[in-house]
Amino acid sequence: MKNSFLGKRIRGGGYAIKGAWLLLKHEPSIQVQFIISIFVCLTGWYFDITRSEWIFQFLAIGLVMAAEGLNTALEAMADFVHPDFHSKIGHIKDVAAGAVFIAALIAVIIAAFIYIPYIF
Ligand SMILES: Nc1ncnc2c1ncn2[C@@H]1O[C@H](COP(=O)(O)OP(=O)(O)OP(=O)(O)O)[C@@H](O)[C@H]1O
Repeated sequence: MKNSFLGKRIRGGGYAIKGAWLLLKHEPSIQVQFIISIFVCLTGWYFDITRSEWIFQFLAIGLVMAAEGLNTALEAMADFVHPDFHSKIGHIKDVAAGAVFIAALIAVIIAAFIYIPYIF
């Protein structure tokens, strides 16, 4: 069972859950986004948003947190392979941060589409 197809998939899932827990426990940017996500969910509950609005909201939350998680992993990898200052490392980190920015911008646009009609 341990090295079977299913056993490996289950073990992989365990590592992934451990990774998500590590992000939540140690990464301030993920912690901030998690708190914002809770606040946004409470807002959705308050305004009683529709099922499709919930789906878009969860997609936006997932997009931002997944991008931030990958950015964190990439930063850690960059610092590990090249701990010293290097313009290429700076470029890699800037591009990864840019991906998070794009995800966050899309999330803000989705939030505006959902909530502006409820507020005004
Ligand atoms: N080793 C390096 N060489 C060149 N530039 C770097 C290097 N490390 C960081 N930088 C520059 O500093 C910026 C911030 O890097 P840093 O690793 O501190 O990321 P951060 O977004 O502040 O992440 P965190 O807050 O999670 O540590 C990078 O986007 C990059 O422009």
